[in-house]
Amino acid sequence: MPYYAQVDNISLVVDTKAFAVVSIACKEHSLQKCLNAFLDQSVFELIPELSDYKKELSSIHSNDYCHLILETPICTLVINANAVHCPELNTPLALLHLTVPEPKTDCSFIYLLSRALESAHHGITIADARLPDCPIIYCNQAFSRLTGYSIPEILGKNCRFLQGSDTDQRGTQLLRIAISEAKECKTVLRNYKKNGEMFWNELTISPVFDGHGNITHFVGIQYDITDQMLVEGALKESEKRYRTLFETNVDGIAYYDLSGKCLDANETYCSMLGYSWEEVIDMNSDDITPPYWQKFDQRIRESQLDNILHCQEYEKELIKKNHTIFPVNIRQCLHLNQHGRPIAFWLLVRDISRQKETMEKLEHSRQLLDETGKLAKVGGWEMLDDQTIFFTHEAVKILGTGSEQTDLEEFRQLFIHEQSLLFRKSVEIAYEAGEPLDITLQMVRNDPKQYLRIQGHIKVNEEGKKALVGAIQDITETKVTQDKLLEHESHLKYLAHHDALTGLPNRLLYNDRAAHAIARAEREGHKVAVLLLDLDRFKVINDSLGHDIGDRFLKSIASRASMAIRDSDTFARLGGDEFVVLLEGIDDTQDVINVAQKLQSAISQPIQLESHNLHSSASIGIAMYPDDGERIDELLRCADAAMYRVKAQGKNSFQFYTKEINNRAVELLVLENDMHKAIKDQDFILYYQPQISLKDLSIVGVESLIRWHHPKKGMIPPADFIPLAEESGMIIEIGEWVLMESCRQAKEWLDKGYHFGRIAVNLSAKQFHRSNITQQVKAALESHQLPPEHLELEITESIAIENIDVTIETLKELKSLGIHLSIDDFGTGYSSLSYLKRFSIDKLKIDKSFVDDILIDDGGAAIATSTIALAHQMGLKVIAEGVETSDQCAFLQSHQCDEAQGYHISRPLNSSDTQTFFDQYNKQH
Ligand SMILES: Nc1nc2c(ncn2[C@@H]2O[C@@H]3COP(=O)(O)O[C@H]4[C@@H](O)[C@H](n5cnc6c(=O)[nH]c(N)nc65)O[C@@H]4COP(=O)(O)O[C@H]3[C@H]2O)c(=O)[nH]1
Repeated sequence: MPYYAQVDNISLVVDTKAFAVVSIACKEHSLQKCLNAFLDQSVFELIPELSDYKKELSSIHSNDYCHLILETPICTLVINANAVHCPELNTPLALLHLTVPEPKTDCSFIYLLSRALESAHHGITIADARLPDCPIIYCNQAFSRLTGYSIPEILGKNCRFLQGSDTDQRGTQLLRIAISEAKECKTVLRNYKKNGEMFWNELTISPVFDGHGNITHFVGIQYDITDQMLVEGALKESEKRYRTLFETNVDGIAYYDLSGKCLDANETYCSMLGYSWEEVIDMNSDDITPPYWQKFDQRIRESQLDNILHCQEYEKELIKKNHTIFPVNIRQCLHLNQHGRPIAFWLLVRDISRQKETMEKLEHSRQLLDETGKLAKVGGWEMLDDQTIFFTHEAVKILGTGSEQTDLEEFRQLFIHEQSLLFRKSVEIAYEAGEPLDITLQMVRNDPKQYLRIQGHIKVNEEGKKALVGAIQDITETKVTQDKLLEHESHLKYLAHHDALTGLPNRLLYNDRAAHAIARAEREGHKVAVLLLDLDRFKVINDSLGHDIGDRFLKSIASRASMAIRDSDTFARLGGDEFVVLLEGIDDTQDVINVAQKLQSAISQPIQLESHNLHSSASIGIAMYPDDGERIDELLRCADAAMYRVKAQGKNSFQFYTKEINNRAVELLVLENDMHKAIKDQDFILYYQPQISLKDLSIVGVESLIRWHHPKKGMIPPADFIPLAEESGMIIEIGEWVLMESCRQAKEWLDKGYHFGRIAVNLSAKQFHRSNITQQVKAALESHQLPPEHLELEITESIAIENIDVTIETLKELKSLGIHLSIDDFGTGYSSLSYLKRFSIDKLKIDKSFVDDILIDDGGAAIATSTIALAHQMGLKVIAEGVETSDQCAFLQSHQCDEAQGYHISRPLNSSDTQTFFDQYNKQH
């Protein structure tokens, strides 16, 4: 197909609806013919490059002008198009005038220029200054790409079409002036692409003049510098930001070169040193560094440079302009150039004078706290929210853990298990209820035991977090002392409330318990029983075998009796051999009887102490609350009266308090009064019981036995008033009278010619030990002129054994008077042979209880016979008392008992009857 481009200056009229070539006009007639062959063909078949301009071509109206430069593979085609009207065809037509400016060849300069323009990255436009509004008549592809518009959209327009409402008026003004003055101008404008996107357009326009100097065109070179603008903007922003940071930083910032010269510094740095910026600049770092820090400074710099350490932090001192030295914290960073080579140092300098001062004060306070803590042995601790615990030095020392930090669980392990649980609970309470913590804990290690007092309270810090803060104190010493004191106190309390010998409650504790028991019984409607217990033969055991045995005996009795009662009952020792049992919650008297029987059975069991087989029994008096009394003392008194009744009735029994007993007690009281009167009124008389020799049956003596001839009650036997007289001390007076009267009577009988041997007088314990008995005896003998060999004093075994050394002395003195001495009731005590030997006695009197038994059991006979043998071995005589039968008399006779006394021979007789007895007996024998 012949190519249109081979011809020049061709005009094509194109139907803009169908784009069919309507007519072709060509200057060269030779060509016209052949070109006519293309009539009615599509213009795009002839010039394919025109396809891009299809829209523009179809919209060309009259007076519209369109200028196109099309690059074809063969040539550059310049097309000027305008609208024409053809009335015959009645269709819009476009007149396309095609020219080929220059044949397209490789070496064509125009071609090269056009190639350069098209391959340029800058947008290039040419505007025709001769046409109105200076339309763009050329733009390259780069401009099309830059703006997003197609070339046909661009051509014919003024460059203003890229502007927006916010395009800088100053820039456009510059442009307008340059255009009006036909000058070159370079500016940057805010332009908009076809899609509305803004871009920064760096625009350079240059005017083109014709040969007459008239301006014909403007060439515009445009470049999108948006990215560059953004980077620059960001850079500026960053610079500004950092500058602000630099200028307004609270820390000093300085920039030093590698030689130590200051290149820049901020306001803070300058004022920190007291210099102006101008003074600081060019100053060397050594100028503001004390000499003793300069080497250090040097080393830091060198090590940073050698090792390319980007940043280093250290503390040093600086000198102010006013020469004061102050501490600073410095963060020194290397500034590297783009090749990574150090070129300077950045210094971030902070004045830490205050901080140091605070730290020093804190350290001082801490040291003070440590010192006082050490003195007071008080450590500090703090537990944070996460249960981490911190300790002071002293606390670490106290705990002995060696660590200043631990956690709650680990800390708890230091204490014994139950207490560690208690501690955790206390911590929880402190956190939850805000209650202060104060607890004493014993540490796990036991040797020696260690006790800590841990106190703490909740503290809330500025962030609202809770911490438990407090003190740890080693209170081992205090605790041990306290424990000892408590122990001591409780021991004292125990001693004050318990009997030292038996460990039983004493009277004080008994009174306390009795008061409680009475109060409880009153509330609950029960009864209380008070059992007063007296050991029947304790005195004898104690006196004869000594206090040691006596004490051991009491202990044994106490432990046995304790076992006979319930734990809830009280068994107390009131003193001596007197005990009391308090039974609570009693509803039935039978229960009390059961207890009394159990007690008696327990006590009556023989007790083996060393070689002694000891027997005892108890006399028990019982009083009941509320029947017999409502007060403690009242009840005890009643029990005591009942107990005396038991004693009076033969011991080893129990007795409930009754009205009659009370009457009896009253009676005894009256009796005691009467006794005083009886001495004055001479209501006492003596009876005499004869004693005979079992060898020749001759009378060898009489025993004086007192009787009370009461004006109202008649004859009262000694058993009814002697114990009372002993108790009240009146026995001394009575005994003195008996001694005198006996001597008087004896002398009278002697004077009357009666050979009765000796008159035997009973001495009571009090009379023997508490009065000057030797003087009394001497006085009685002398006052009645009785030869001493006619007087015999009977002292019981228990009297003799009591205070044995004194007894021996007293007996010696008495003996030296020339009188006879005998031991009464022999066998009932526990006299040891060695004692007997030391006593200056003449005779032993076998007690009636043994005489009673001599024919009944072997034991009684054995005691009697061995007493006789023993006495004879020691050169003593033996008399048996209470001999009631001839068989007893015969037995004693056959066992060489020296003398006898008893109803079998004679009952005690008054003075005149005694005389009659002498007369009759002497006649019979
Ligand atoms: N069942 C029975 N009894 C017999 C028999 N033979 C003598 N007796 C009683 O046994 C007691 C013997 O006196 P005792 O052992 O010294 O025991 C005396 C003595 O310890 C004391 N006593 C009597 N008179 C005095 C006195 O003047 N001074 C002192 N301190 N005590 C005296 O009173 C105790 C009792 O004296 P008594 O009632 O006079 O009782 C007397 C006497 O009456 C007998 O065969 N069968």
